[in-house]
Amino acid sequence: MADGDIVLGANQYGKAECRLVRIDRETPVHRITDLTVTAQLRGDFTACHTDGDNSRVVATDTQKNTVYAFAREHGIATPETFLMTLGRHFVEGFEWVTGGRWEAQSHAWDRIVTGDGEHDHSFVRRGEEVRTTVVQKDGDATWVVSGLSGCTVLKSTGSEFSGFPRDRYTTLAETDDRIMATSVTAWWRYAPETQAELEGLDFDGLHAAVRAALLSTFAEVHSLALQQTLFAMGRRVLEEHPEIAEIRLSCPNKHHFLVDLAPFGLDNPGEVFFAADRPYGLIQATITREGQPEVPQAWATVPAFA
Ligand SMILES: O=c1[nH]c(=O)c2[nH]c(=O)[nH]c2[nH]1
Repeated sequence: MADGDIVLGANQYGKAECRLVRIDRETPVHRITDLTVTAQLRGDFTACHTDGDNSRVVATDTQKNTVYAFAREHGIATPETFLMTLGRHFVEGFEWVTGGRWEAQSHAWDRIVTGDGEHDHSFVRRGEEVRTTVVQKDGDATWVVSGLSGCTVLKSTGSEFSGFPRDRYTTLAETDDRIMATSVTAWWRYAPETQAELEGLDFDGLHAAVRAALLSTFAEVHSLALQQTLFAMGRRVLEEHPEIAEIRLSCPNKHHFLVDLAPFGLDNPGEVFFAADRPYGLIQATITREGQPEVPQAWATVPAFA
């Protein structure tokens, strides 16, 4: 090789951001591990870069499959031990792989607290939620619409989906046990329409109570469809709070697909999931009181169904 020749420098390759959810379900008290894993290999991959010779290229698809299979085979005691187990597999398994880089982001979930205490299989994601409010005035009228967004919840059992019509484009299997997860956006309109009356409301207390009602209902309802859960959540808020006139809910169905581990000789009894980010189902509804007039001015500019 002569000075000045063009050569390959440092390189690494792999599969980025494998969305992995593992549910430990040996007992009715489930444990959730939610990771975004990136796996990359280092070693001698020159022939691929220079000549397209893939004989040493452990496919990124294989690396991804290994992530999901290892979650089943070895469990995930901690992200650190999980990644080291993965790394050792590649370095010891392929002699030209000299090293690599494995990264995991761990997404924290707390158990939903209901009237009965911490729930066994319903969780709320820590730290992404925002409390929202829009006040609008027109002459003597005042409207307050408040809400929350980014409230991500998941139940690892207690959710089914079946009985839907089948046509030639339907491939979805019926299920009597799936993960149900959503990121709740809620907006509710306070009933009073004068500033004096509205100022008498305990907005902090009401917000906390509405949030608790939404989460408890999500946890406690055995769901036959996200639509049913969403309506039950809104109904409970209106039942408990006469000072709230109506509520709008927007809930993406954050699909968790059971990974088929059969090609690797592994079963997967509801433990290892691919958490897809898009496309997602989008379920939206207004829950209101019979006979109550609509108040479009209160909702103008509120991104309720955006
Ligand atoms: O709860 C659900 N509602 C649906 O309308 C739907 N559609 C779908 O494919 N999965 C689901 N789940």
